[in-house]
Amino acid sequence: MTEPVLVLDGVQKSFGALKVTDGVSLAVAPGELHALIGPNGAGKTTLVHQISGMLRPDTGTVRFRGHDITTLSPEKRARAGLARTFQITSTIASLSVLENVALSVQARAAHPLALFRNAARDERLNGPAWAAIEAVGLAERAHVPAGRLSHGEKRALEIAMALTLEPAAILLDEPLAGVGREEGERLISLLKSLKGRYAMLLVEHDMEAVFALADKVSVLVYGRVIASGDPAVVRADPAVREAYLGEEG
Ligand SMILES: Nc1ncnc2c1ncn2[C@@H]1O[C@H](COP(=O)(O)OP(=O)(O)OP(=O)(O)O)[C@@H](O)[C@H]1O
Repeated sequence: MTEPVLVLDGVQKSFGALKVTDGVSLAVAPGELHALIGPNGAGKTTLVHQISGMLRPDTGTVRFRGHDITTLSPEKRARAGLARTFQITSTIASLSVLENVALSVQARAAHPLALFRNAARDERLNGPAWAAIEAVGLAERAHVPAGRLSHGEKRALEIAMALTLEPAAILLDEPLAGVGREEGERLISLLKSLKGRYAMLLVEHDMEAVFALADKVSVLVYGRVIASGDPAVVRADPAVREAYLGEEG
């Protein structure tokens, strides 16, 4: 059996008296797209923060590629190949798509700061940057300033920046939020194209997207995983329907 790339075991976090994640255990296999769904306030973002290192669990462990990373900083986790889009990777609006991605290649490679200004002209950075830009379908927009991209293109750029980490796993926190239908479909196709190559943990409210994409779905309600497994089985689970999917109609 293939070892999971990411394993949470009994991850718990309280804010005051409120147990926001209450002993969460789950595993993400290499190349698997694992969706984490649940009602507003269920603790999804708090859980993602604990995986990315922005928050430390009160108890429980986070293991990545066989190592306990529970106390590692977000930067060390990113360098170890655990990428997170949207909150950590911030784009610079005045720089082009290529320059932004080249800078994230540079940050990973930890080249001397002197190269900063010419990041997009440095071949060592340029090659991997183009590969990431092509992988997300932004090649024709490579020289457009990031600030002029549409919402969906910005999300694709952030995914390109995550890919420069050569990640084993990518955490995606609501990539479709605020994105229109057509662009949403393009992002769904992009995520589909990455399936199998990267383990992905996807937090998403768009159920159509979740069930189109996920290999596995876990449902978080009041900080606890109430169901986890095959999407069709989870979708049919009466407890899930009552706690969550029922409210979608
Ligand atoms: N730093 C904090 N201090 C106190 N309470 C917090 C903090 N962060 C989150 N919470 C509370 O924890 C609960 C879970 O929040 P969280 O954002 O993790 O849920 P979520 O499932 O991501 O919700 P949504 O789907 O609306 O984004 C909420 O009641 C929230 O108010």
